[in-house]
Amino acid sequence: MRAPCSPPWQRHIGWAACSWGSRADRVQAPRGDSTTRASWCATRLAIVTEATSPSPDDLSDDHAFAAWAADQAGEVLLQVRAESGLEGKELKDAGDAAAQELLARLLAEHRPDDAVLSEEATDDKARLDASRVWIIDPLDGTREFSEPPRDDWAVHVALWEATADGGELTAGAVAQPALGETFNTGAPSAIPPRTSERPRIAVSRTRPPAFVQALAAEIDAELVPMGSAGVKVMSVVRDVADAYVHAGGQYQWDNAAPVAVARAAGLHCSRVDGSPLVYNEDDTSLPDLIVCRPELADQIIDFVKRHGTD
Ligand SMILES: Nc1ncnc2c1ncn2[C@@H]1O[C@H](COP(=O)(O)O)[C@@H](OP(=O)(O)O)[C@H]1O
Ligand SMILES: [Mg+2]
Repeated sequence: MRAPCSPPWQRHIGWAACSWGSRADRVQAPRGDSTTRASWCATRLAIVTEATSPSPDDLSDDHAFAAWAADQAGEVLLQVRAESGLEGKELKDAGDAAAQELLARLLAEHRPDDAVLSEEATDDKARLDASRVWIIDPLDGTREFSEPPRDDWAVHVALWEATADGGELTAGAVAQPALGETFNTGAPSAIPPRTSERPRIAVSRTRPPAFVQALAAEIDAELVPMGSAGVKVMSVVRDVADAYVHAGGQYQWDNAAPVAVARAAGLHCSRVDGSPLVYNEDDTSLPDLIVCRPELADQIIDFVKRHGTD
Protein backbone atom coordinates (compact mmCIF):
# COMPACT_ATOMS: atom_id res chain seq x y z
CA MET A 1 0.00 0.00 0.00
CA ARG A 2 1.28 3.43 -0.94
CA ALA A 3 1.92 6.09 1.71
CA PRO A 4 -1.25 8.17 2.25
CA CYS A 5 0.73 11.39 1.73
CA SER A 6 1.67 10.55 -1.89
CA PRO A 7 0.33 13.12 -4.33
CA PRO A 8 -2.56 11.87 -6.51
CA TRP A 9 -0.39 11.41 -9.60
CA GLN A 10 1.96 9.13 -7.67
CA ARG A 11 -0.93 7.05 -6.38
CA HIS A 12 -2.26 6.85 -9.92
CA ILE A 13 1.09 5.78 -11.32
CA GLY A 14 1.26 3.05 -8.72
CA TRP A 15 -2.14 1.79 -9.78
CA ALA A 16 -1.26 2.02 -13.47
CA ALA A 17 2.03 0.22 -13.04
CA CYS A 18 0.23 -2.60 -11.19
CA SER A 19 -2.31 -2.91 -13.99
CA TRP A 20 0.53 -3.55 -16.38
CA GLY A 21 2.08 -6.22 -14.22
CA SER A 22 4.91 -6.36 -11.73
CA ARG A 23 8.31 -4.93 -12.63
CA ALA A 24 9.52 -8.39 -13.57
CA ASP A 25 6.83 -9.08 -16.15
CA ARG A 26 5.94 -5.53 -17.17
CA VAL A 27 5.03 -5.20 -20.83
CA GLN A 28 7.69 -3.29 -22.74
CA ALA A 29 7.12 -1.14 -25.83
CA PRO A 30 7.64 -3.14 -29.02
CA ARG A 31 10.78 -2.77 -31.07
CA GLY A 32 10.33 -0.99 -34.38
CA ASP A 33 10.20 2.54 -35.73
CA SER A 34 9.33 5.43 -33.46
CA THR A 35 5.82 5.81 -34.91
CA THR A 36 4.98 2.21 -34.02
CA ARG A 37 6.37 2.63 -30.53
CA ALA A 38 4.69 5.98 -30.00
CA SER A 39 1.38 4.57 -31.12
CA TRP A 40 1.80 1.60 -28.79
CA CYS A 41 2.40 3.95 -25.88
CA ALA A 42 -0.55 6.13 -26.80
CA THR A 43 -2.95 3.23 -26.98
CA ARG A 44 -1.72 1.37 -23.93
CA LEU A 45 -1.40 4.38 -21.68
CA ALA A 46 -4.63 6.08 -22.65
CA ILE A 47 -6.60 3.08 -21.41
CA VAL A 48 -5.11 3.56 -17.96
CA THR A 49 -6.76 6.91 -17.36
CA GLU A 50 -10.35 5.81 -17.75
CA ALA A 51 -10.70 4.73 -14.15
CA THR A 52 -10.09 8.23 -12.80
CA SER A 53 -12.97 10.11 -14.46
CA PRO A 54 -14.86 12.43 -12.11
CA SER A 55 -18.64 12.56 -12.34
CA PRO A 56 -20.19 14.16 -15.44
CA ASP A 57 -21.53 16.97 -13.23
CA ASP A 58 -18.04 18.07 -12.32
CA LEU A 59 -16.99 18.00 -15.94
CA SER A 60 -19.76 20.28 -17.18
CA ASP A 61 -17.73 23.17 -15.78
CA ASP A 62 -15.12 24.26 -18.34
CA HIS A 63 -12.55 25.24 -15.70
CA ALA A 64 -12.83 21.86 -14.00
CA PHE A 65 -12.74 20.02 -17.32
CA ALA A 66 -9.61 21.89 -18.44
CA ALA A 67 -7.85 21.10 -15.15
CA TRP A 68 -8.90 17.46 -15.21
CA ALA A 69 -7.92 16.93 -18.85
CA ALA A 70 -4.50 18.56 -18.37
CA ASP A 71 -3.97 16.49 -15.23
CA GLN A 72 -4.87 13.25 -17.02
CA ALA A 73 -2.52 14.00 -19.92
CA GLY A 74 0.20 14.81 -17.39
CA GLU A 75 -0.22 11.42 -15.73
CA VAL A 76 0.05 9.66 -19.07
CA LEU A 77 3.22 11.63 -19.84
CA LEU A 78 4.76 10.67 -16.51
CA GLN A 79 4.04 7.05 -17.34
CA VAL A 80 5.51 7.29 -20.84
CA ARG A 81 8.65 8.77 -19.32
CA ALA A 82 8.91 6.19 -16.54
CA GLU A 83 7.70 3.04 -18.26
CA SER A 84 8.29 3.14 -22.02
CA GLY A 85 12.05 2.64 -21.98
CA LEU A 86 12.31 5.21 -24.79
CA GLU A 87 14.87 8.00 -25.00
CA GLY A 88 15.62 11.13 -27.01
CA LYS A 89 13.48 11.71 -30.11
CA GLU A 90 11.54 8.48 -29.60
CA LEU A 91 10.57 9.62 -26.11
CA LYS A 92 9.54 13.06 -27.41
CA ASP A 93 7.41 11.50 -30.15
CA ALA A 94 5.82 9.00 -27.78
CA GLY A 95 4.98 11.77 -25.29
CA ASP A 96 3.49 14.04 -27.96
CA ALA A 97 1.44 11.16 -29.40
CA ALA A 98 0.18 9.78 -26.09
CA ALA A 99 -0.88 13.16 -24.68
CA GLN A 100 -2.49 14.20 -27.98
CA GLU A 101 -4.40 10.94 -28.24
CA LEU A 102 -5.71 11.25 -24.71
CA LEU A 103 -6.73 14.93 -24.96
CA ALA A 104 -8.38 14.39 -28.36
CA ARG A 105 -10.35 11.51 -26.90
CA LEU A 106 -11.42 13.42 -23.77
CA LEU A 107 -12.48 16.42 -25.86
CA ALA A 108 -14.41 14.25 -28.32
CA GLU A 109 -16.15 12.50 -25.43
CA HIS A 110 -16.91 15.46 -23.18
CA ARG A 111 -17.00 18.46 -25.58
CA PRO A 112 -18.14 16.91 -28.89
CA ASP A 113 -19.55 20.16 -30.29
CA ASP A 114 -16.44 22.26 -29.73
CA ALA A 115 -13.59 22.87 -32.17
CA VAL A 116 -9.98 22.08 -31.30
CA LEU A 117 -6.67 23.67 -32.28
CA SER A 118 -3.74 21.48 -31.25
CA GLU A 119 -0.03 21.58 -31.88
CA GLU A 120 -0.22 17.87 -32.67
CA ALA A 121 -3.18 17.79 -35.09
CA THR A 122 -4.05 19.18 -38.49
CA ASP A 123 -5.47 22.68 -38.22
CA ASP A 124 -9.17 22.34 -39.11
CA LYS A 125 -10.15 25.84 -40.22
CA ALA A 126 -13.75 25.16 -39.20
CA ARG A 127 -12.52 26.54 -35.87
CA LEU A 128 -12.64 30.04 -37.41
CA ASP A 129 -16.46 29.85 -37.50
CA ALA A 130 -16.83 28.05 -34.16
CA SER A 131 -18.03 29.77 -31.00
CA ARG A 132 -15.92 27.55 -28.71
CA VAL A 133 -12.39 26.40 -29.51
CA TRP A 134 -10.08 24.40 -27.27
CA ILE A 135 -6.46 25.45 -27.84
CA ILE A 136 -4.15 22.72 -26.59
CA ASP A 137 -0.47 21.90 -26.43
CA PRO A 138 -0.35 18.26 -25.28
CA LEU A 139 3.34 18.54 -24.36
CA ASP A 140 5.06 21.90 -24.07
CA GLY A 141 8.78 21.76 -23.37
CA THR A 142 9.16 18.58 -25.38
CA ARG A 143 12.93 18.84 -25.28
CA GLU A 144 12.99 19.00 -21.47
CA PHE A 145 10.49 16.12 -21.24
CA SER A 146 13.05 13.96 -23.03
CA GLU A 147 15.79 14.88 -20.53
CA PRO A 148 14.80 13.19 -17.25
CA PRO A 149 14.77 14.17 -14.46
CA ARG A 150 14.06 17.73 -15.71
CA ASP A 151 10.69 18.98 -14.50
CA ASP A 152 10.26 21.99 -16.81
CA TRP A 153 7.62 20.65 -19.21
CA ALA A 154 3.85 21.06 -19.16
CA VAL A 155 0.42 20.27 -20.60
CA HIS A 156 -1.72 23.18 -21.84
CA VAL A 157 -5.53 23.15 -22.18
CA ALA A 158 -7.34 26.45 -22.92
CA LEU A 159 -10.84 27.39 -24.03
CA TRP A 160 -11.44 30.34 -26.36
CA GLU A 161 -15.00 31.63 -26.77
CA ALA A 162 -16.40 34.01 -29.37
CA THR A 163 -17.72 37.36 -28.12
CA ALA A 164 -19.56 40.21 -29.83
CA ASP A 165 -16.26 41.91 -30.69
CA GLY A 166 -14.00 38.94 -31.36
CA GLY A 167 -13.27 36.40 -28.69
CA GLU A 168 -11.39 35.70 -25.50
CA LEU A 169 -9.83 32.96 -23.41
CA THR A 170 -12.42 31.91 -20.85
CA ALA A 171 -10.87 28.88 -19.14
CA GLY A 172 -7.51 27.19 -18.99
CA ALA A 173 -5.17 24.87 -17.16
CA VAL A 174 -1.44 24.24 -17.15
CA ALA A 175 -0.29 20.97 -15.63
CA GLN A 176 3.28 20.64 -14.46
CA PRO A 177 3.17 16.88 -13.92
CA ALA A 178 6.71 16.50 -12.63
CA LEU A 179 5.84 18.97 -9.84
CA GLY A 180 2.46 17.35 -9.18
CA GLU A 181 0.76 20.73 -9.81
CA THR A 182 -2.05 21.79 -12.13
CA PHE A 183 -2.72 25.53 -12.24
CA ASN A 184 -6.16 26.50 -13.53
CA THR A 185 -8.67 29.27 -13.93
CA GLY A 186 -11.25 27.55 -11.72
CA ALA A 187 -9.08 28.11 -8.65
CA PRO A 188 -7.01 31.16 -9.64
CA SER A 189 -3.63 31.29 -7.94
CA ALA A 190 -3.00 34.05 -5.41
CA ILE A 191 0.35 35.51 -6.44
CA PRO A 192 2.65 35.37 -3.40
CA PRO A 193 4.31 38.60 -2.30
CA ARG A 194 7.45 39.24 -4.33
CA THR A 195 10.45 37.70 -2.60
CA SER A 196 13.19 39.17 -4.81
CA GLU A 197 14.06 42.86 -4.91
CA ARG A 198 15.91 42.40 -8.19
CA PRO A 199 13.47 41.45 -10.97
CA ARG A 200 13.87 37.89 -12.28
CA ILE A 201 13.05 37.36 -15.95
CA ALA A 202 12.28 33.81 -17.13
CA VAL A 203 13.70 33.10 -20.59
CA SER A 204 13.98 30.15 -22.93
CA ARG A 205 16.80 27.89 -21.82
CA THR A 206 17.75 26.99 -25.40
CA ARG A 207 16.90 30.14 -27.40
CA PRO A 208 16.77 33.21 -25.15
CA PRO A 209 15.99 36.33 -27.22
CA ALA A 210 19.06 38.60 -27.37
CA PHE A 211 17.07 41.76 -26.55
CA VAL A 212 16.07 40.34 -23.16
CA GLN A 213 19.71 40.48 -22.08
CA ALA A 214 19.80 44.20 -22.89
CA LEU A 215 16.47 44.65 -21.09
CA ALA A 216 17.86 42.86 -18.03
CA ALA A 217 20.94 45.10 -18.04
CA GLU A 218 18.76 48.24 -18.22
CA ILE A 219 16.37 47.32 -15.40
CA ASP A 220 19.01 45.46 -13.34
CA ALA A 221 17.21 42.14 -13.69
CA GLU A 222 18.51 38.59 -13.46
CA LEU A 223 17.74 36.04 -16.22
CA VAL A 224 16.29 32.68 -15.15
CA PRO A 225 16.53 30.14 -18.01
CA MET A 226 14.06 27.25 -18.16
CA GLY A 227 12.16 25.15 -20.69
CA SER A 228 8.48 25.35 -21.71
CA ALA A 229 6.38 28.48 -22.18
CA GLY A 230 3.84 27.15 -19.68
CA VAL A 231 6.50 26.56 -17.05
CA LYS A 232 7.90 30.04 -17.56
CA VAL A 233 4.48 31.65 -17.17
CA MET A 234 3.76 29.51 -14.09
CA SER A 235 7.15 30.57 -12.68
CA VAL A 236 5.71 34.10 -12.50
CA VAL A 237 2.51 32.77 -10.89
CA ARG A 238 4.68 30.88 -8.34
CA ASP A 239 7.08 33.77 -7.56
CA VAL A 240 10.02 31.89 -9.04
CA ALA A 241 10.30 34.71 -11.59
CA ASP A 242 8.73 38.17 -11.90
CA ALA A 243 8.38 38.29 -15.69
CA TYR A 244 8.49 36.09 -18.79
CA VAL A 245 9.53 37.96 -21.90
CA HIS A 246 9.69 36.21 -25.27
CA ALA A 247 10.01 37.14 -28.94
CA GLY A 248 11.19 35.49 -32.13
CA GLY A 249 8.58 32.77 -32.52
CA GLN A 250 5.84 30.87 -30.74
CA TYR A 251 2.33 29.60 -31.53
CA GLN A 252 -1.12 30.08 -30.04
CA TRP A 253 -0.97 26.70 -28.27
CA ASP A 254 2.32 27.60 -26.59
CA ASN A 255 0.81 30.49 -24.65
CA ALA A 256 -3.05 30.31 -24.66
CA ALA A 257 -3.52 28.20 -21.51
CA PRO A 258 -0.63 29.83 -19.62
CA VAL A 259 -2.06 33.27 -20.40
CA ALA A 260 -5.58 32.22 -19.30
CA VAL A 261 -4.16 31.04 -15.97
CA ALA A 262 -1.89 34.08 -15.51
CA ARG A 263 -4.71 36.52 -16.27
CA ALA A 264 -7.00 34.83 -13.77
CA ALA A 265 -4.24 35.29 -11.20
CA GLY A 266 -4.06 39.04 -11.95
CA LEU A 267 -0.81 39.16 -13.93
CA HIS A 268 -0.18 41.44 -16.91
CA CYS A 269 -0.32 39.56 -20.25
CA SER A 270 0.26 41.23 -23.64
CA ARG A 271 2.33 41.23 -26.82
CA VAL A 272 5.76 42.80 -26.27
CA ASP A 273 4.53 46.13 -27.70
CA GLY A 274 1.70 46.18 -25.15
CA SER A 275 -1.04 45.23 -27.63
CA PRO A 276 -3.51 42.46 -26.77
CA LEU A 277 -2.81 38.77 -27.34
CA VAL A 278 -5.47 37.59 -29.82
CA TYR A 279 -6.37 33.89 -30.12
CA ASN A 280 -8.18 31.71 -32.65
CA GLU A 281 -6.71 33.78 -35.48
CA ASP A 282 -6.26 32.07 -38.85
CA ASP A 283 -2.47 32.34 -38.53
CA THR A 284 -1.43 30.10 -35.63
CA SER A 285 1.78 32.08 -35.07
CA LEU A 286 1.78 34.26 -31.96
CA PRO A 287 5.48 35.01 -31.76
CA ASP A 288 5.98 37.23 -28.71
CA LEU A 289 4.55 38.00 -25.31
CA ILE A 290 5.10 39.47 -21.88
CA VAL A 291 3.64 37.94 -18.73
CA CYS A 292 4.68 39.81 -15.62
CA ARG A 293 3.78 41.30 -12.29
CA PRO A 294 1.68 44.38 -13.18
CA GLU A 295 4.21 46.84 -11.75
CA LEU A 296 6.89 45.73 -14.28
CA ALA A 297 4.77 45.97 -17.44
CA ASP A 298 5.35 49.65 -18.31
CA GLN A 299 9.14 49.35 -17.96
CA ILE A 300 9.30 46.32 -20.24
CA ILE A 301 6.94 47.70 -22.89
CA ASP A 302 8.77 51.02 -22.83
CA PHE A 303 12.10 49.24 -23.39
CA VAL A 304 10.68 47.36 -26.40
CA LYS A 305 9.24 50.59 -27.83
CA ARG A 306 12.67 52.23 -27.61
CA HIS A 307 14.88 49.30 -28.70
CA GLY A 308 12.67 46.80 -30.55
CA THR A 309 13.28 43.05 -30.24
CA ASP A 310 16.10 42.52 -32.82
N1 LIG B 1 11.59 30.89 -31.92
C1 LIG B 1 10.62 29.99 -31.79
N2 LIG B 1 9.89 29.59 -32.87
C2 LIG B 1 8.88 28.69 -32.73
N3 LIG B 1 8.52 28.12 -31.55
C3 LIG B 1 9.21 28.50 -30.45
C4 LIG B 1 10.27 29.44 -30.51
N4 LIG B 1 10.76 29.61 -29.26
C5 LIG B 1 10.04 28.80 -28.47
N5 LIG B 1 9.10 28.13 -29.18
C6 LIG B 1 8.15 27.13 -28.67
O1 LIG B 1 7.73 27.55 -27.38
C7 LIG B 1 7.76 26.46 -26.46
C8 LIG B 1 8.72 26.82 -25.34
O2 LIG B 1 10.02 26.94 -25.84
P1 LIG B 1 11.25 27.27 -24.89
O3 LIG B 1 11.33 26.14 -23.91
O4 LIG B 1 12.44 27.37 -25.79
O5 LIG B 1 10.91 28.56 -24.23
C9 LIG B 1 8.24 25.22 -27.23
O6 LIG B 1 7.08 24.47 -27.52
P2 LIG B 1 7.07 22.85 -27.68
O7 LIG B 1 7.94 22.27 -26.64
O8 LIG B 1 5.61 22.54 -27.50
O9 LIG B 1 7.54 22.59 -29.07
C10 LIG B 1 8.88 25.81 -28.47
O10 LIG B 1 8.74 25.01 -29.63
MG1 LIG C 1 4.62 24.26 -26.97
